[in-house]
Amino acid sequence: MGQVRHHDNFPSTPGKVKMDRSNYFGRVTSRWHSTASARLLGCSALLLAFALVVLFRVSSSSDLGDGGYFSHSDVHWAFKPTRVWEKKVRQSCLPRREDNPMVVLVTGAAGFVGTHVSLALKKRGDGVVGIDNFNSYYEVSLKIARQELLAKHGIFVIDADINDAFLLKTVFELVQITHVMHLAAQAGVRYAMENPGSYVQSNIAGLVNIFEICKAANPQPAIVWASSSSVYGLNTKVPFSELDRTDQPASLYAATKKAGEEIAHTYNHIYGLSITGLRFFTVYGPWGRPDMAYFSFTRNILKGKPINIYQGPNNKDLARDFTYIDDIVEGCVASLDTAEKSTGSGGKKTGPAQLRIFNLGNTSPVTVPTLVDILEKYLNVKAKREIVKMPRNGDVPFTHANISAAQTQLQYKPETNLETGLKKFVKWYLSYYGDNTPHESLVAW
Ligand SMILES: O=C(O)[C@H]1O[C@H](OP(=O)(O)OP(=O)(O)OC[C@H]2O[C@@H](n3ccc(=O)[nH]c3=O)[C@H](O)[C@@H]2O)[C@H](O)[C@@H](O)[C@H]1O
Repeated sequence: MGQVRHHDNFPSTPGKVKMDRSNYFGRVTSRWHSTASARLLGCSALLLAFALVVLFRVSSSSDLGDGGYFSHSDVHWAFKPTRVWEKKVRQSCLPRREDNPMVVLVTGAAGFVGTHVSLALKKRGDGVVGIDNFNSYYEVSLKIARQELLAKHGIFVIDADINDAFLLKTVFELVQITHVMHLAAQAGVRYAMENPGSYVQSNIAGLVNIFEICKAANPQPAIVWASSSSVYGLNTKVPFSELDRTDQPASLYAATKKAGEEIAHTYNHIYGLSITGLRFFTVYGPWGRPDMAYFSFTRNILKGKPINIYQGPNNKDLARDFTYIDDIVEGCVASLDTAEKSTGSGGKKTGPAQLRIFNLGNTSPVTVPTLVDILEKYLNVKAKREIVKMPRNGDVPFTHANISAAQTQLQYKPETNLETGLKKFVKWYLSYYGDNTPHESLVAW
């Protein structure tokens, strides 16, 4: 796959240095090449430059912690679409229904929400192709298992990064993408303190790259993308409404999602892209994310390890408007179905385009200790609870969604409460990780 990664839209990606043969060193050495000593000097300079570049890359990637700016699949040194690859993309995008089918590019398709949304679309007959960079933020094996699940349903997930403009353009030239469901992101509120660069790389640079590709496409697709409840930050007025202020984010994650909403406004305004942002509220369920509390608590409870339960100021329990994955999928699909067409053509706006933001929550916050009570019940194991003060690392004390806009415009109606949803999660967890469960009695509820 190509020799050098193509960054048509991002000439330089943070932390990445490209060798360019027409650069300064090349010109200087060619002027001096007449004498042997000059040639030697030129070679030494090139060697030194090369060593510096290597050193810089090594040091910058190690500074960035696990995953760094670049995942294992981020650099496509040799991307050349083969016939087999093109066939896979085309087949995956083939709709199986007659009535106005969509062809959807799902980014982050091997992620938690991406997998469920891709399946839902494919099952009803839409064409779907996924893209995912399979980074190591959490266990890659789970992402590969999701990819295999999707493959069984005829969905091809391309192993590539959303910053790879050349690859995305190739996909858009190959098939007519009508909608983009943009779910690829660096998730996690607390990890932003460990690896801030990855949030900028995925949630800002990656988002802009997706918008750039969509703006240039003809016809332009409509875009639905994942923002986050975290944009409400330190707000105290509940429930959170889309009309509330979102200018006091508590984490870099939240700040990048908020920035994404502003960037969406710009691309809608200038280029006529139809864009819908969805503020997800702590989504959970089968095939979920191991970094999230309900998942890591389950793992640790089963292993007999203690779990940290954070507490807010004045020993107040933290609470979240936990939202079950099936409800989120309904909201995502309804957003795609109600998305109007983009109005741009040839990269230029021809009229005003739709721009929407919706809360997708459950509207009934539950405290973290209650979540642990429910897990204990379905795992049939007592948790070793350690109550600790909420660390100052980006968390907010509570979230609570006002979903009236989504109710009215998307007919969004969350139906799964935390008890039912966690029961389904535990059932999946035990079937997926089977052997790791310490007691045979665990599946006997
Ligand atoms: O809605 C969102 O926009 C975000 O939702 C999710 O963030 P959060 O709501 O923070 O979920 P999650 O980590 O499961 O912590 C849940 C609760 O457990 C508490 N918590 C957490 C860890 C721990 O060890 N102890 C603990 O008490 C913790 O303090 C919190 O009160 C997504 O991860 C994020 O990507 C984003 O999508």
